[in-house]
Amino acid sequence: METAEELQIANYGIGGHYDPHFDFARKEETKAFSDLGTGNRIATVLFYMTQPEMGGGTVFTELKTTVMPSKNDALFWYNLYRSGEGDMRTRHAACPVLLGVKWVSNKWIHEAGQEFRRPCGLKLSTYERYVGDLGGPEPRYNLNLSPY
Ligand SMILES: O=C(O)CCC(=O)C(=O)O
Ligand SMILES: [Fe+2]
Repeated sequence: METAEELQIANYGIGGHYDPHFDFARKEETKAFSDLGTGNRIATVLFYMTQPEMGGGTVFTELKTTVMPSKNDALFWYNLYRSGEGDMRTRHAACPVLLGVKWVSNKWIHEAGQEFRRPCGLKLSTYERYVGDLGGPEPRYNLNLSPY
């Protein structure tokens, strides 16, 4: 995966959290990854290296979905639509750890090099649903709205 960033490792102690954010660079942040020259972050892989005893979920604020860390599991999602437009449904945060410790690592995959694996699409109907194409409602035409 030549265009992925270096693995990022994070450790959260009690109360450790990460405020809601997007992993992709928004239009106003065009310079964010320009030095890399590999485009925006098309996808995120989040590896859960430990399982805290309480708390520490990854919450998708727009989807109203929380994934609880489970050791040795990984969570994958696309940050961008096939058009390259940022998918606002991917807004997420790390909830505070209440008991135990949480270790995660992330691999951020960039657009360059994925052209044949995930070709761009110009029509909304060719947009994938959230996290690949696993079922669930079609995205709404207003890309900023959660389909749920
Ligand atoms: O720790 C988590 O659950 C999420 C981490 C995250 O969103 C990030 O590192 O970008
Ligand atoms: Fe993130």
